Amino acid sequence: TQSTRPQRMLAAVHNNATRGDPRSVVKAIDQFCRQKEWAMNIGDEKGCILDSVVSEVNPAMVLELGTYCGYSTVRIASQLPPHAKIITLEFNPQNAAVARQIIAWAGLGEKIKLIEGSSGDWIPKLKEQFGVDTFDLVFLDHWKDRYLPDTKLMEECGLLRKGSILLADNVICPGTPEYLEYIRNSPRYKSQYFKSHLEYTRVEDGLEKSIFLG
Ligand SMILES: O=C(NCCCCc1cc2ccncc2s1)c1cc(-c2ccc(F)cc2)cc(O)c1O
Ligand SMILES: [Mg+2]
Repeated sequence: TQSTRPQRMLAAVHNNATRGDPRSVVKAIDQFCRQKEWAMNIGDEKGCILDSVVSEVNPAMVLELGTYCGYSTVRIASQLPPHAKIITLEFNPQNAAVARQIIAWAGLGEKIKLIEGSSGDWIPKLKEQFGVDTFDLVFLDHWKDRYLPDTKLMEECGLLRKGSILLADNVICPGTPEYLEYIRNSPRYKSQYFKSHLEYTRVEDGLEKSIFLG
């Protein structure tokens, strides 16, 4: 039967990356996406901005909405301090299965909790199910029309504290106009736009970093 693009990406990781070496996993995926098949990972250019935000925040608790194949999950987890954790939500079971194997190959399974399901269902359950208090960093990279409702949901569920950072991918392409309008005009957030490009292309895209003021 025909393989899927995530399965071909996983094969590229197995063939070209060193087990237990997250940086080689990231490099193998970027090479696959540049030389073989485009895929919707955050990519190397926006990935460097993600890296700088993670190292600045030095988070103990991270939430990622939209795992896909685990590329950004590996980038984030490889920079977390000891005992820090990332919870990542993925809607598509096939993608989640590939992400689990890419995360395992990178040797980061201990730091990462991958949940299969939708953000709308799971955000209200994170405190009771996983003993989460608040998140220091949230990376939004799932359905673009869910960024705003899920941000409001996280506020309502008490998952954000004064100083929590939201980092949103694709605010230009595919675009998240309602989210940008809200977050840039809300007195409860301080926002900053990081101009970049859509992964592996010259198309403009960028990341929006927002601090929750409480
Ligand atoms: O859709 C994108 N990403 C979300 C996939 C939706 C997966 C979900 C995860 C999850 C977890 C929990 N609850 C609900 C959901 S839904 C996406 C698309 C492009 C793109 C850009 C230009 C193109 F021409 C074609 C695609 C680029 C990107 O960087 C993306 O992130
Ligand atoms: Mg994205």
